[in-house]
Amino acid sequence: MDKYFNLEYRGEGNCAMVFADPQTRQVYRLVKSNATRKVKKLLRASVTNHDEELSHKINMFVRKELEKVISYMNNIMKPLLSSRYVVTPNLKILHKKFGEQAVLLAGEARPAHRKNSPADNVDPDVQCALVLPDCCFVCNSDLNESSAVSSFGNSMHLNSPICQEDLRRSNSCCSADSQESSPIAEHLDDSLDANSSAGDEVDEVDSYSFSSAFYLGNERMEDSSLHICELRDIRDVQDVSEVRSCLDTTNSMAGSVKSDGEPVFTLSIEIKPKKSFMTKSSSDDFNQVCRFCMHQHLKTKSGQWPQTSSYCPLDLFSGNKHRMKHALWSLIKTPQNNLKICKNGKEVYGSEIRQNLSAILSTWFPSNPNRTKKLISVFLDLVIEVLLTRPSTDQNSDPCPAKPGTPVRSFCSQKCDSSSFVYCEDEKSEELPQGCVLEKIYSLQSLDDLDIEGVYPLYKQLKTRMEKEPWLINHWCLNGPYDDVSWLLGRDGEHLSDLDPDSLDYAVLKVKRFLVSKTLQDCSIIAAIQPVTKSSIQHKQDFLRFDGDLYNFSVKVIDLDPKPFEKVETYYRQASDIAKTFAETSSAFTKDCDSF
Ligand SMILES: O=P(O)(O)O[C@@H]1[C@@H](OP(=O)(O)O)[C@H](OP(=O)(O)O)[C@H](O)[C@H](OP(=O)(O)O)[C@H]1OP(=O)(O)O
Ligand SMILES: Nc1ncnc2c1ncn2[C@@H]1O[C@H](COP(=O)(O)OP(=O)(O)OP(=O)(O)O)[C@@H](O)[C@H]1O
Repeated sequence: MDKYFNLEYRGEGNCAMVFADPQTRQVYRLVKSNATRKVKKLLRASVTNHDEELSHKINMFVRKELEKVISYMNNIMKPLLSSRYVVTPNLKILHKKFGEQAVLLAGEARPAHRKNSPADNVDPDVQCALVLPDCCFVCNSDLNESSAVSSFGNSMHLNSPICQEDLRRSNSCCSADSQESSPIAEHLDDSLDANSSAGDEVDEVDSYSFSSAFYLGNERMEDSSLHICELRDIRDVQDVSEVRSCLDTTNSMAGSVKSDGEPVFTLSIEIKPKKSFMTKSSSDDFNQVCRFCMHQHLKTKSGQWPQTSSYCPLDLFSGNKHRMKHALWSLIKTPQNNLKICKNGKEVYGSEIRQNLSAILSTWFPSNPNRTKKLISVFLDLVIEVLLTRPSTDQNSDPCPAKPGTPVRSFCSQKCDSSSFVYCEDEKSEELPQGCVLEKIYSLQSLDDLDIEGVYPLYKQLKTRMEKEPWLINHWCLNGPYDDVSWLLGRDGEHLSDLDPDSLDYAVLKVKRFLVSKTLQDCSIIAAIQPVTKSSIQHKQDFLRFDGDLYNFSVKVIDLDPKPFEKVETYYRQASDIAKTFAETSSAFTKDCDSF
């Protein structure tokens, strides 16, 4: 048990509480009672007050569910999203007391809004968990992490040179140039600085103090910062000296890599982006406001958050760097559960923790005398480059039209009326680069073109049929097993377009696509970034050259659990609640930007 005391509380959602092991750079995703409550109730009714029998049954059930999550991630999500962005989970049997210890370990670190109900805690009866690579550190792409992951207590680290060498990462190198000077951006950083002095350990950022600057307009980058220089793939570079020469080029530029003695740490930025587009529907009165922005009204009304978020997903997914930057500033202003920034895995900025980002960045960035912009602004530009980075070769994610799960809509940037982004007359419409993480998420979210309003009748049709023939849920594999991507094909391997739209098989595929889309509407992206040092260059990792400096980075998508078929019912009710509250509040609703 002693080894578990090394674990650190990392975060939690509705169904899982996550602990990190700093030694192995793995995380333990423990199951919460929220996820087991219903099944426990059912099982209790079926066992005759034998605690042991109940506990055994619960564990068998949870184990099966976690195995399903693993097969969903490996067999459905990896091929669709690309193995580059999906880590390999493993199932781990835990010591009996692990759950209890975890609850104690979490202690004060847990956010207040998660501590309201006893069910919102780790289920102490569950003795298994998913173990995953810690994505807050730069970690491997599409390679077999499992050997490293399954070695709890073993000294092999995912980031250790030996491990990296063995696993032979895929690498890419791209350059970006960013010399931006914007009075608004400076004002923003100044406002942040005004609330915090460099070096303070914990420095609260008062978001209200910079909100007025925030809404004076959109921060705009000068054109020179908008082009990304050519992507260069160093996957093919056999000789480290070639990579070093890349470093030398960097050194000869304005910026430089950190020298080996300088402090180097990893910053990670976790974004829960939510739904990236609006589904147009003739009966929808609010089709110019996206789901996230509409939902905000219900969330504030119900007291989940004290104020509506400034963030709009459609800005982040627009591919337009001005809008993306606006989205990131909005997340800084109102992080809710959509933004979390960690320093070596420890949260430094999020819904409840607001350390001084400028101070942290001042020791993180390689010193660069030519840097003119404020550091948070530079960091956000760097994050944009990372989010838009396109893998030069993407073995598992060819956009083959015959592939199961091919999206039904192509990329189309939309505007949400609720966003405070102010458009310029000459605002260019942009595209997300094919294969970048945002494009992947957008594509898979687009597997659903009906939204709940259109899917619900199909769900009802299946439900009615299943009432007569309950075995059909397994026959149609609506809740798995998820053996391979043919799960998203008809029973005889048909694609959606081959099926009769009035057939039950068609309804099955449409509902499955909707469920995949819902998973992607609820996932989070973790980008881990670390400035390169002269010695770390020998590690085979992804590189980005930005503003004259070199960084190692990885981008991973987490929380890719399958959504159960039965949840369609909840989605239907929720959609109606969201629309109702939005209708009630929208008369009083003015765009944030109007008030400035
Ligand atoms: O319905 P949404 O959009 O509110 O999403 C739920 C999330 O709320 P959010 O709006 O992101 O704060 C919610 O997130 P929180 O627990 O509130 O952080 C969960 O992710 C929930 O999924 P699950 O029940 O854990 O499988 C999510 O439910 P799903 O809709 O993804 O099933
Ligand atoms: N592989 C990972 N590496 C680093 N941090 C992680 C990892 N997996 C989860 N986390 C952290 O733990 C938090 C909770 O994990 P996760 O989102 O999987 O829980 P959840 O209960 O499924 O969430 P939700 O309620 O949003 O569905 C994440 O927001 C993230 O900060």
